[in-house]
Amino acid sequence: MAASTSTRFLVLLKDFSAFRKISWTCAATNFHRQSRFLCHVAKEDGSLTLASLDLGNKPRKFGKGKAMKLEGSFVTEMGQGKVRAVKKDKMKVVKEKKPAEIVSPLFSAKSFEELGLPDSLLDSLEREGFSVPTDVQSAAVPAIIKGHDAVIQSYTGSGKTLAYLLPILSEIGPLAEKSRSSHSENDKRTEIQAMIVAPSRELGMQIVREVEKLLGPVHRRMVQQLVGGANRMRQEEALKKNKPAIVVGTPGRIAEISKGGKLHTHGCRFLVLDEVDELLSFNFREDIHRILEHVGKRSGAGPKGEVDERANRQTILVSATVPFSVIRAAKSWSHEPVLVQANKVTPLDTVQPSAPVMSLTPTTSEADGQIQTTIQSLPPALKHYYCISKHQHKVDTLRRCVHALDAQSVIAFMNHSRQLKDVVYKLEARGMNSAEMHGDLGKLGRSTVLKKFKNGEIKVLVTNELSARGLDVAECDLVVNLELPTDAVHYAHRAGRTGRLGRKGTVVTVCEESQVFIVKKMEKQLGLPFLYCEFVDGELVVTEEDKAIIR
Ligand SMILES: Nc1ncnc2c1ncn2[C@@H]1O[C@H](COP(=O)(O)OP(=O)(O)OP(=O)(O)O)[C@@H](O)[C@H]1O
Repeated sequence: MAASTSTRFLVLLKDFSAFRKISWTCAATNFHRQSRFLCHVAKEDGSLTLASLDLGNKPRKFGKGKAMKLEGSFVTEMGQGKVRAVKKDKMKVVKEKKPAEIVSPLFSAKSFEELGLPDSLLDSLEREGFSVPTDVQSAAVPAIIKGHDAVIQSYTGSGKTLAYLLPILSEIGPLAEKSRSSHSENDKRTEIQAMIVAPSRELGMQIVREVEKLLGPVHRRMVQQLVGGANRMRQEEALKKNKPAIVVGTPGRIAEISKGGKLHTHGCRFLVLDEVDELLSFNFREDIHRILEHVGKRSGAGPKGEVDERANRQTILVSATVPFSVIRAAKSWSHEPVLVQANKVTPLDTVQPSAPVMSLTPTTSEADGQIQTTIQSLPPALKHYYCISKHQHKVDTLRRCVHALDAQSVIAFMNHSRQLKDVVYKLEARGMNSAEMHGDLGKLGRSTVLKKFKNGEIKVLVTNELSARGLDVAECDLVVNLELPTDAVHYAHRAGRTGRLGRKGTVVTVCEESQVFIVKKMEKQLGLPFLYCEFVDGELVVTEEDKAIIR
């Protein structure tokens, strides 16, 4: 059978990690260029749809026999924005229509100066190397500065943290525009003015570091961490001594200190719930309820002595996945709330479960709306694959996957912490630097492992759901699901640990034959193609049919 007429040939993917450790300034410039180019391509070629992919419920099989036995297979080279499908023996270019990379237009056409930030904050941004805002930052900053409550939803790694930190820092603390502050100097010194809540210690500390960076060494004490696992007494002492303007913490620890009467947040002007859908889940319900009830509320503060029910604060809710239940909650708590998504701002009152802002395809029910919200949660440039492996061969599949993609920094997810050690043991035995990370590891253990992973000493971080949300490791170029995530929302947060800020990233889900239908369901819910792959002769191999999707 002639290679050119077959639809069952194989594609080998190469040159996986060209985008690593790119200086972000350079990345920003490229994104500007690429986004313009991509718009042009999109017009010509139209976008991919599920229907066009014709994905059945079964994995596509490779013709007769195994992949490596086929002759005349195609090699796809991915480099400098190109996909080439070439015949392995002759290296003949078959087709060249579109660039390989679908990179989202992440960086905004606006500058930080145009967002109305004070000079001192602009200086900090420059000092830290942030020179162009991302889309979601451009949209969120002016809306929050205007005083709106906001729900910020945009995909993983798109810079949501700065999207809420910048307007907060432009209003409170040492970098604030003096003329904007409505509070007296005395209030500013003694009261907490912004509270940021995150579901995990790691994410909380990451946010603290982001605030500290902007505040600079002189003012870094103006932010205080209140995360679980750290010494509570020391946190309370620091609150008393440093009188921070901003606190960042986990729900349990904040509630604990608050119950002890050591946290004075009635005058708080900002409350941020980062990873809001997680924070509003059953696990945190009691503590979050307390926070919502106390932060920025002064009891009996009404003008005529009546109990003032409405909070005197701006509430900002943030996540890559925002189900309609969050929108509904925000409508009831908030004052003129808006939904901020990438580069658009919509009044929350106009957002319905079936509204297009929540989904790419029209939905008919609230339940659909909740599922569809996962669609815009992942960077479009991420590549998603799945492969089939027997349970006992999964670690070997992971190892072959890392080699095939030449991945440098890998996060492998499992569901239970007790299995992580075994995987690490097997990887180490095969000479692959790896370490486990989970909640039982303890504070010091977790931060040591994370540090080693960030600086490259550890190649494969084997972890569970603890690391799925918020963790920002720019170098991570591969996420592997060694076990299936519970649903599409969990898939989105796991997958979002790679491809941060528009970088390249690959997600490979290793499943058993009987689980393929679950992968297909998530594929549908996320509205993204998941390509079936195998690892052959040190290469990642997909079907010739799927080659067209990669392009
Ligand atoms: N304007 C910018 N220029 C350069 N880098 C930026 C900019 N904004 C954010 N970053 C960096 O991009 C990375 C991702 O940002 P961030 O963690 O805020 O993403 P996110 O949208 O909150 O992701 P997730 O949904 O996974 O929590 C961080 O390292 C951050 O410092």
